[in-house]
Amino acid sequence: MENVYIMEHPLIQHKISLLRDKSTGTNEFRKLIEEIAVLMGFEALRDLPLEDVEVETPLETCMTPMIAGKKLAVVPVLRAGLGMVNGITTLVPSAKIGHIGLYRDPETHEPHEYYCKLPDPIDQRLIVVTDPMLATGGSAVAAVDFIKEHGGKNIKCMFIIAAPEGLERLHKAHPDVQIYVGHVDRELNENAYICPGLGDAGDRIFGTK
Ligand SMILES: O=P(O)(O)OC[C@H]1O[C@H](OP(=O)(O)OP(=O)(O)O)[C@H](O)[C@@H]1O
Ligand SMILES: O=c1cc[nH]c(=O)[nH]1
Ligand SMILES: [Mg+2]
Repeated sequence: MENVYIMEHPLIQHKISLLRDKSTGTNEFRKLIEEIAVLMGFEALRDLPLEDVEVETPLETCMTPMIAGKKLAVVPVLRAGLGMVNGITTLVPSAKIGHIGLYRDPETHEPHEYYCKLPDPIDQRLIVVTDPMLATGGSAVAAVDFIKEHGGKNIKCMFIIAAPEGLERLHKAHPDVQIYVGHVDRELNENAYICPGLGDAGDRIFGTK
């Protein structure tokens, strides 16, 4: 699928396996989510634009590339997406941060919006949406719809684990959006949880039930 990138790096795969383990506690889980976000961000940001600037080395003056402008916005889908934000800002410390608050109704599995705030204006920024889980795809489609309604054009989405159904739904709804996924799992169960998955990412990051 065009615009869909599945990460194959062994460090990402290893850390995802640790996340899956139900005996991994909150503290380690949180650290792993952040570390995976760094590794995925490193790959997802490989097309950041560069411009040559003049730098004086101890020996001479040279033209050398630096990131052009400061035009990144990280937009976590609350709550679980918050766990990935520090990973991205480790790479791009000057990024602005937006928030999209969504929770899935436990019966219908439809996303419900409860808080949204984006940097304004957003149309000239590269927007990186973070959420560890892409299940039915309902939340991700709603998040990208919202960003586009507010003028966002250049959008990348990062998920640590995706279900095939959600990946297809998001790609169909927003074929222009680049989607980065750590691993595509087997299927969704009857409660729309990803199998084998890692359980409820938000609960495991924040220590709730
Ligand atoms: O693809 P979908 O079927 O929409 O499911 C994925 C969404 O579900 C989870 O959030 P949840 O609703 O559990 O909220 P939380 O992060 O506050 O726990 C997850 O972090 C995604 O946002
Ligand atoms: O498996 C799943 C599905 C949705 N949200 C999660 O946190 N985990
Ligand atoms: Mg949750």
